[in-house]
Amino acid sequence: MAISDGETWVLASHNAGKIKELRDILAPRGIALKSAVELDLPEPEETEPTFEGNAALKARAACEATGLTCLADDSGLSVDALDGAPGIYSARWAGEPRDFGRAMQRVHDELGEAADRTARFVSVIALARPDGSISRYRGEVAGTIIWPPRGKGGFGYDPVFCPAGERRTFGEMAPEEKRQLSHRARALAAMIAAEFGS
Ligand SMILES: O=P(O)(O)OP(=O)(O)OP(=O)(O)OC[C@H]1O[C@@H](n2cnc3c(O)ncnc32)[C@H](O)[C@@H]1O
Ligand SMILES: [Mg+2]
Repeated sequence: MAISDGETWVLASHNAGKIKELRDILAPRGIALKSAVELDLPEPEETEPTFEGNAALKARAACEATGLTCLADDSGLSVDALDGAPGIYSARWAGEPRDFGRAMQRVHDELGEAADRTARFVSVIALARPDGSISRYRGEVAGTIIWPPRGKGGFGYDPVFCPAGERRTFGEMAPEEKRQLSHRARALAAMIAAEFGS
């Protein structure tokens, strides 16, 4: 069921993979997303120490710039044996320009011979409204880190993350399969349930 026909929100993200995943989930609910890339919005510096803080910072900055309802996602890979790293630094581990081959290699190198390969992806979705209110929703998916990377689908760390109960990495799954399991889909489901009651 459409939650809102023809409503357009701004998606405060410059990550093409995220933008596609969020659009694929929200389009059938009647929400169209205009991305920060299309609107030529600046990419704010992510200065907060938590996913919640950075998601709110990105959503608020876009809301102040546009006066529209804005959605942001702050997400990352949290590896248990690395005390949760790279966590909020997941994008920064890829360097500039971003190279996730390098970021995945760093996860592998830092894990070394560690017996515990468990990890989780975390997504916090923030929704900032023009009246100044803000809501945040968290989604997580548990899994394990594998090596070498497998699959060309998805983005970021997907080729080294195997969700619990699956033999394939997110990189080996079709978009609709990742969408059944992902942290981002779970955060959005929480948002839809709270905001629209369905
Ligand atoms: O801040 P925006 O503009 O939205 O884009 P970003 O890529 O910088 O996004 P984040 O600051 O939230 O950093 C999250 C990083 O974590 C990784 N990540 C998040 N979700 C992922 C997913 O579903 N699959 C693989 N990697 C993911 C990916 O490398 C992202 O760049
Ligand atoms: Mg970012």
